[in-house]
Amino acid sequence: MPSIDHSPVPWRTAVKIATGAATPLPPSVVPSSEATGRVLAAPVLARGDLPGFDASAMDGYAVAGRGPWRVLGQVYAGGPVWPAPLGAGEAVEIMTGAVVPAGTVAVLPYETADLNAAGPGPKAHIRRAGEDARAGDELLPAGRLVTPAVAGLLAQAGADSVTVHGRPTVRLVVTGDELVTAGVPGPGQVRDVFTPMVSALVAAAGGVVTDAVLIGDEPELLAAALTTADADVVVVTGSSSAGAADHLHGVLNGIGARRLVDQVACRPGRPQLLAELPGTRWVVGLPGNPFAGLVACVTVLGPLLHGLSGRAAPDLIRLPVTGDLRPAPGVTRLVPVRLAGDHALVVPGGRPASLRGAALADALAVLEDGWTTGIPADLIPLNGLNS
Ligand SMILES: Nc1nc2c(c(=O)[nH]1)N[C@H]1C(S)=C(S)[C@@H](COP(=O)(O)OP(=O)(O)OC[C@H]3O[C@@H](n4cnc5c(N)ncnc54)[C@H](O)[C@@H]3O)O[C@H]1N2
Ligand code: MOO
Repeated sequence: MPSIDHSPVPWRTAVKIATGAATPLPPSVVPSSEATGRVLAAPVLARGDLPGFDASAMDGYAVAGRGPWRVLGQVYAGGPVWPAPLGAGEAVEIMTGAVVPAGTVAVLPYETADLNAAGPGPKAHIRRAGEDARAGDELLPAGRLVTPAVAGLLAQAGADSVTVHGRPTVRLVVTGDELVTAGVPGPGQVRDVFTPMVSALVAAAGGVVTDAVLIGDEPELLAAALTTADADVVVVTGSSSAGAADHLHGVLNGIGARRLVDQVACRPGRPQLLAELPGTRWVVGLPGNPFAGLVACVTVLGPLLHGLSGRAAPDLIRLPVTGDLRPAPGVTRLVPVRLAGDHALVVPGGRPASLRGAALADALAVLEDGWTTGIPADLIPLNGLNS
């Protein structure tokens, strides 16, 4: 029977090692429409002034000089530009977003406009050319994640392509003779949870599962799945512990893997690992128990993918956590919690093989040795995980 002859690393050390393990994948230029979720590898500069022209911020009247004003016509967003400067006492009806005619001193919104009044009013209601940015200004720094707002700004600035870091590719190798992939499992059978769960987690951390295989508990199959992978990371689920069918450690020894993390002092999720294969590919071993596997995902897989995709480690929120449990000495406990205003409540159902608690939780709380109810803890979000 295999034995573990070393101490597990502390949970925070494991996260730190995984965070620093990889450098960002080489950059490439991609259409901006495909960049969301990726990380800018070069700053984005404004190609022109933003906004590009003086535009009306309201529907109403563009007026020149002092009133009363005579309305000469209408200008629409996207319509012809008013051909001549407005003279004092002249106005045009104008729509939000339309080019403001030369000579305009203000736009009077319909609601408050009095074309017979003397003055133009206190606010001009004009969006000035270049008030957001001047041509050549840095709009976005390198390292910025392309969020929905960034995607919108890229369009606003006319940046149809951007330079981003590569998206880490993942081969998922699910092991277990008991596993089935559809329907309600029969006696002795278990539905594979990792293909859907890891695919979603990988996507949320900026990667993509390009290939998923389900193999039986045979070392030759596992060795072949590891050595033939055409991906940046191979995630192996199950086979991580001490049983007669748990071959991951022996196989890794046989193919020259260098272990960076091997066993973590957390519960659940102790038998997880991070290793480097010759040729700079990464192996993440997730324990087979589903909740333990989820904990290993946030401990080593997420941080590794952040490093490869160029993402900064997400800031964790810290709140008092209330619940009726005590972490064992020397062990970090990760428990599902729900946010409840200024604190978080432990959700029951955080046993290693159960996902019920995690599925109802907003976050995983990191409870250190010595934690008791009410003490603040770091929270790892589970909704829209680590994006
Ligand atoms: N003698 C010991 N036994 C175990 C130890 C130990 O230290 N000594 N550690 C326990 C802990 S903690 C965990 S976690 C598990 C880890 O097991 P493995 O990673 O080797 O995984 P398996 O043995 O293949 O399976 C464990 C459990 O998980 C279920 N499983 C596996 N894959 C999936 C999947 N894709 N979808 C759903 N469920 C899965 C499997 O059916 C088993 O019930 O070992 C403990 N034992
Ligand atoms: O630590 Mo195991 O990973 O308890 O279920």
